[in-house]
Amino acid sequence: MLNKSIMDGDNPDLTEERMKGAFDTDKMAAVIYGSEKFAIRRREITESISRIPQLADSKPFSFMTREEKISESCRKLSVLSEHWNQLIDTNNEEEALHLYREVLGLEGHAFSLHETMFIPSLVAQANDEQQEKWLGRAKRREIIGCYAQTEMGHGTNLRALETTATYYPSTQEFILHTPTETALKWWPGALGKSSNYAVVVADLVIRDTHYGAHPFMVQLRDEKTHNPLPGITVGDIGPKMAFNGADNGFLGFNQYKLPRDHMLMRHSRVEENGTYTKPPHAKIGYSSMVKVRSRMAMDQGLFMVSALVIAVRYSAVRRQGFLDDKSREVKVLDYQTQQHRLFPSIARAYAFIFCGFETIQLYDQLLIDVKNGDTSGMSDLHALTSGLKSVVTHQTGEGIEQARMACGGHGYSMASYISEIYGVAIGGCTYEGENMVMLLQLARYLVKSVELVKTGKSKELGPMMNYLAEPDTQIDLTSGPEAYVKVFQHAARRQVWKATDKFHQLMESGQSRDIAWNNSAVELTRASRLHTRLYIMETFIRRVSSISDVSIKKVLIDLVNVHVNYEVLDIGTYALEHVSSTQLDSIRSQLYSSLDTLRPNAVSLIDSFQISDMQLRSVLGRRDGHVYTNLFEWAKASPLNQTHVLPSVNQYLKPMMDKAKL
Ligand SMILES: CCCCCCCC/C=C\CCCCCCCCCC(=O)SCCNC(=O)CCNC(=O)[C@H](O)C(C)(C)COP(=O)(O)OP(=O)(O)OC[C@H]1O[C@@H](n2cnc3c(N)ncnc32)[C@H](O)[C@@H]1OP(=O)(O)O
Ligand SMILES: Cc1cc2nc3c(=O)[nH]c(=O)nc-3n(C[C@H](O)[C@H](O)[C@H](O)COP(=O)(O)OP(=O)(O)OC[C@H]3O[C@@H](n4cnc5c(N)ncnc54)[C@H](O)[C@@H]3O)c2cc1C
Repeated sequence: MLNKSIMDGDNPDLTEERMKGAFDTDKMAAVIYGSEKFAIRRREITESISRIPQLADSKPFSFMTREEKISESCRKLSVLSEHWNQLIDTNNEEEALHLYREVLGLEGHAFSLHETMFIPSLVAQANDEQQEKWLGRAKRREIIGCYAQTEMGHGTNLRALETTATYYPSTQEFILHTPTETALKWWPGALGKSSNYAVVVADLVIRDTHYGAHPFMVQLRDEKTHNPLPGITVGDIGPKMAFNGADNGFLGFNQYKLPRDHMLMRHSRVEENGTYTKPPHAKIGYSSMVKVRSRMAMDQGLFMVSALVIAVRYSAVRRQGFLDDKSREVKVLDYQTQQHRLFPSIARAYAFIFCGFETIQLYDQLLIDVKNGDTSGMSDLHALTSGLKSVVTHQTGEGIEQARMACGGHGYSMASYISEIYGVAIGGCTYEGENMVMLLQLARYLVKSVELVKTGKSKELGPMMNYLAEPDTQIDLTSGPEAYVKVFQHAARRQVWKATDKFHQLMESGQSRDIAWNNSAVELTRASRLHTRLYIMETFIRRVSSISDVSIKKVLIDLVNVHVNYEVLDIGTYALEHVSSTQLDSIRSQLYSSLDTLRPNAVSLIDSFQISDMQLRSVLGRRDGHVYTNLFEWAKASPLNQTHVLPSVNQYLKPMMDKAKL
């Protein structure tokens, strides 16, 4: 069987689609998840979870209040704590994340930041002694931690953080203090009610000198009672657009004393007498953010996939209207507009995940290099991940919204669950650095690269930057996907140079550097986007070229074709400098024919992600495809339907109607 999702009793329309798939979905899963070994482990973990009934949702998530969601996830975490070692290799981060996604979904929980930022901060920022003291406890989940950096008044501009950590050599203590209301830590996930420890980022002050943002390990709550310790004000910031299973929190310090060895001292140090040793790279303390950004292409790709699993499966069973055959309505997936809405996003999701694997590996390598004293790769990875997080979060938001609309009215219902996926995913446009700000970080790097070329130092260009020094050449669009890469290179190069020139000209006209930068900022962000989209396209093509299995490679080449045609059309206004409008028309025709080619494999392409019904939490997107029965069952379970007459009817509507009758 090529598509491993085929099951007796499934909706025949979906079974028909699965039979049409021209490749083995297990083999595709191995490509998506980086190895056959991990793809198998994912399935084994999912299977083991299904044998533990206490890990199932006690009722549909969409009918739960916020308090119920938080309580439900804590209940499951306590069940999980009995099974960790039998379910996963606890040293394997990807296995742990898969387990979390399966059991707890995406709405957040008490450990949301523990695994993703608290432990990584200890790994990257704590010295050996400190790791000895805290890392084991954190990994065994004896303590729960979060990452408290953002303040009510400042998130982006870390240099303006107001929380102070002032060192006193006389007592060998830091005093943590929140001097104003705006200095309250605001937003950290799992801070409000769950965490008893936090890595707190505060401005280090020694003898009136401010050394800027540094990380500190801070106990927030009593380990026995879980009550906040004296000097600590902590709580939940209230409901959010989504991600309401998490208790994002606020935190204030009132002259809170912290022993000297609670500053994380792998890279910078404060000696007993107050002597400060600066880190080998000024931004080394930002590593936990780079870590999460390096994961975001993968995680956002998976958010988009979840929405696409729902929309593509639904589109294969939803029949509406007619094409040639007037005896039976067609599957809406047969409409070209539906394919145009969904297939380019499938291509992007694959591309994001392939990029994600690269950046996760780059971060892991950087961590090793930095431990060995080599910080030279930090700028490259910072620039790459800044651009990538911005582009993938934005495009993921677009893709999920298209998936929602592709499901018509049912997409708007919480039965689809797409609105929750959307709400959680687009949080990524903001967290880990607001997108525009991060695009401007990449732009700094691009401008510097152009300056290297201009001053004859092209040899010093970082990875992926050589194209900035190359001359424009004639493009032969019939020469395959590489020709489309050339179009992107032309467009990105032109925009990067144009934005840089503008910036330089404004400075030459007398504007200060900062004002000239601000007056060039829109053009600079455009340059960053084009550069990043070029990287995504190149990575996608490179990954697909490396595949040896013929049937897998064939369908992925079809997907690459959808991608390159769609992307070049999408940047049409930039491409027009290098591609004629007649050529754009021919790219359009190729896009339509590539959608048609991909159509028979659409369901198998999204089934290959092997996202379980439990993880998906969508009534509309379930593997069995029995959409209408499942939808009706779900609606009947609504709390509003547990009684025929609601108390509010008796209390308000009925007396009102009765009065009107008099
Ligand atoms: C996430 C994984 C989840 C997996 C779980 C799966 C289950 C899914 C379920 C739910 C998913 C939801 C998960 C929710 C997780 C939420 C996590 C969110 C956590 C946070 O948001 S933490 C807070 C993040 N905050 C930020 O990102 C702040 C952004 N601001 C900054 O980073 C900085 O202020 C700045 C970079 C914008 C500017 O810094 P500054 O010091 O002022 O520096 P500049 O003057 O601008 O630049 C000087 C120089 O330094 C270079 N530089 C800056 N940063 C770095 C760096 N990190 N590394 C290397 N170099 C750096 C910069 O380029 C300049 O260089 P130049 O002078 O040009 O050469
Ligand atoms: C779901 C979620 C989870 C979060 N989790 C955590 C967490 O665990 N820990 C934590 O510490 N924080 C967390 N945060 C906070 C998050 O990191 C910040 O909100 C984020 O970094 C953006 O900063 P800000 O809110 O200060 O936005 P602002 O910087 O105030 O952005 C507002 C606007 O100003 C613009 N702007 C700001 N500066 C510039 C500039 N220099 N140039 C051009 N435009 C600019 C932005 O582009 C944006 O349009 C979380 C946030 C969310 C939404």
